[in-house]
Amino acid sequence: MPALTDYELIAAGKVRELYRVDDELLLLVASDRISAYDWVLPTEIPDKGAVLTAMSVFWFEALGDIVPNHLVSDDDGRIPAEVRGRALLVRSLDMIQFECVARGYLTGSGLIDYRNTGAVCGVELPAGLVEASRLAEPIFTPATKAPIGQHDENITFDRMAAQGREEAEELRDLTLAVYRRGAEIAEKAGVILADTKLEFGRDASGRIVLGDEVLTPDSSRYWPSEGYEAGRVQPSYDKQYVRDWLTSPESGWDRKSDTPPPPLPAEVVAATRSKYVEAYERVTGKRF
Ligand SMILES: CCOC(=O)Cn1cc(-c2ncnc(N)c2C#N)cn1
Repeated sequence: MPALTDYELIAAGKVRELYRVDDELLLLVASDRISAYDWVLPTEIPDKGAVLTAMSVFWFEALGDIVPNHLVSDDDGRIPAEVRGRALLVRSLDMIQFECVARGYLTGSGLIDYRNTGAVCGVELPAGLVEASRLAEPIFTPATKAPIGQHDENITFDRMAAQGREEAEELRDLTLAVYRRGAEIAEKAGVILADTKLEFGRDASGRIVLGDEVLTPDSSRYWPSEGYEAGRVQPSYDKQYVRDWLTSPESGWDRKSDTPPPPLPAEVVAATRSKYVEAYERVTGKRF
């Protein structure tokens, strides 16, 4: 059984790492780290990596008729024991350097763009929309990847198409189809999938393949359906306990300061772990 140190680290995000296994295979590892307010918190959430990995496995399978994916195995001898359960053996792809985002609701950077221009990524929207408004139709709002620590830059479809219209159209159609399927399955589970960010690549035969993680609470906004109401910031299905505690007097943390957030209390950790497990069990219908 190999150790993680046998593999070369080729990419690292706030809560995930990517290693090279051989010239065809990579290892995508999800940690138990959690980020909030653009900080990686000092306290881990037990099983977060495993739950989100299991969610990606579920979604890859549920989306198999829409788009091929890079998953090779979630249970293979080449996956080191220390990350087993929170790592995926995936096919190495030639990644397409665009963040493919679909939005069914207006929030975050989309809402900011809408308030400034009446549009998101050049997609004109009707007047009078507010925080968390549901859009009549989901929209494709691509972005360019930003360097670590910066936010992605929303771009128009035409700007993306300048690098190849056919590819941009295929990525748009696939992204919207994945989002619609995800939102439909999530809705049946009492979860609103407000938006999601996908990454695609091309395999050796030139086929477009879905990479990265897919439809997880880290790559998507999950809101509880219960209590949904446009006009205010919706609670995050998975991160709200963390956000509330960090912004409460109890934490002693000032979000506007440049000081790192304090460790989380055990009860916030436990409640947050439960929300990840609950989201998995409701969406997949399987026990974690
Ligand atoms: C820290 C994690 O970083 C990323 O997931 C972004 N990223 C993905 C790749 C990638 N590259 C080739 N083949 C793939 N299958 C993948 C995937 N997934 C590179 N960076």
